[in-house]
Amino acid sequence: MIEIERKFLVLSDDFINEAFAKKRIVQAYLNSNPERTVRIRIKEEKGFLTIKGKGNATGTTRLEWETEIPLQDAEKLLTICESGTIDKIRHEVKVGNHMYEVDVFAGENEGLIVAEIELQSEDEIFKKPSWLGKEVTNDERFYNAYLSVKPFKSW
Ligand SMILES: O=P(O)(O)OP(=O)(O)OP(=O)(O)O
Repeated sequence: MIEIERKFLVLSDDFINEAFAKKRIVQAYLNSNPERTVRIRIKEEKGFLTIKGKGNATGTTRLEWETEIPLQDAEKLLTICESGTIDKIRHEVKVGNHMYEVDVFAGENEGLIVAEIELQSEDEIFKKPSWLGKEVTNDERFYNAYLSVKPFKSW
């Protein structure tokens, strides 16, 4: 239920060579209010319903609840979501003992590449690869729910 994550901008596409999995993600929001986002996601051929709360003071810790739902249900629910669909390719990149999820956005958010790392505690140490840029964990503009309303290209 509690997710600890840090988010960074990505400086170059050097991570591509180190990525071992690539998955297309399409998602939209039934509710994009950052206090309680309700997200419908299709990842490859699987559907998910996800509820997230707002980040704590550092933006690192958030309440998150997710369940898999039938693909057809996810497809139907996407039709009643708020406008502003997020379309991205998620690359999984192993660095040391951690997995970075590097999202390369398409569509209205093309040009944006963001890396996320999930941690066990807020002070957990992790390796930072050379392609990792500025930390944006506490910058709500990089929340996907926000990007669905105000996409990167419109900034
Ligand atoms: O895959 P997640 O759960 O990190 O979700 P996201 O939609 O990619 O990211 P966020 O809600 O942190 O913008």
